Amino acid sequence: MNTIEQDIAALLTRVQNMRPLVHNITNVVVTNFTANGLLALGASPVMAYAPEEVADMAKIAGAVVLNIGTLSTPQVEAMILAGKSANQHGVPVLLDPVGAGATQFRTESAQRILREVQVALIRGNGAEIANLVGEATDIKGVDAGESSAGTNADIALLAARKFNTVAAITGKEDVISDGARCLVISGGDALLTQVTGAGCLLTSVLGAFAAVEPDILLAGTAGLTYYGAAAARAAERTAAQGPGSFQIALLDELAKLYPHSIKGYAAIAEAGVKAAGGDE
Ligand SMILES: Nc1ncnc2c1ncn2[C@@H]1O[C@H](COP(=O)(O)OP(=O)(O)OP(=O)(O)O)[C@@H](O)[C@H]1O
Ligand SMILES: Cc1ncsc1CCO
Ligand SMILES: [Mg+2]
Repeated sequence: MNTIEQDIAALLTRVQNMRPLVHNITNVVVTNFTANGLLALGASPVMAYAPEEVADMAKIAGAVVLNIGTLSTPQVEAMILAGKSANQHGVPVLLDPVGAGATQFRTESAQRILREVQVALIRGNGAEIANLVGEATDIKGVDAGESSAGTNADIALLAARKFNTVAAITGKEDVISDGARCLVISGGDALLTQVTGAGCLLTSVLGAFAAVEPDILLAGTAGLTYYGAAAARAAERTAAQGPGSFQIALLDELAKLYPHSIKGYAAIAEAGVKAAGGDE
């Protein structure tokens, strides 16, 4: 194994040993799947939404995950309360800007969270992140169309710089950037697009890794790589049967992950990116 593979292997072990508490304020579609996926990975999920308690829950969590999939104004207010509390207590905050670009309310809510909360990592599909940085891309509902890893690498770099965060864009290949470097992760399977919330669960999985590692680019890379490997392994077992079996197999494979699970199932490479932003 090369160095980055050793580094991410250590993080998987840390998640499994430390069982970090991940506080999710997420959407009604994916709540149960997200909790089960975090449990399978070895993390400890909690969903807490009430404005009366979100600040208290955020401060005892290892990470806070904000997901705007079925947002309302009161819920966005609760997300900001949780996010600010997390910021004050050194707890990393992750944002999944579900459907940003599809409606003005979603775009503006995601941008408001990014203004009022220091977000450690944002993860979305290509259209969501492009819309947030003002590179309008077609989006229908909450699913993106296909876009290339090359383009996504440039947009991730731009998003990371604009929002002073780590930005991950997922799709056939995933890219992740801290505004300086950009990595491309291959793995996963197209069946992931047939399971609603595969992206939402992934953002919470990234939260579990961010809870155990302050280098968020490394934590994010670890989460993307192990999730991609679990999905590829699940697809290998269940592809002929369809999305229902695959969803269950994904939970099983998340529970079976060990440091070498990525071998032959997921890979990490450095991306060549354009000098977007003009400060290099
Ligand atoms: N064509 C594909 N082939 C392989 N893996 C894919 C493909 N499309 C997406 N994925 C994987 O699916 C997972 C979710 O990414 P995706 O970009 O579909 O999220 P999303 O659009 O936010 O999903 P959702 O809104 O359903 O939660 C990631 O692990 C990604 O790598
Ligand atoms: C289908 C759907 N609608 C709002 S959130 C969600 C889950 C996938 O993001
Ligand atoms: Mg999504």
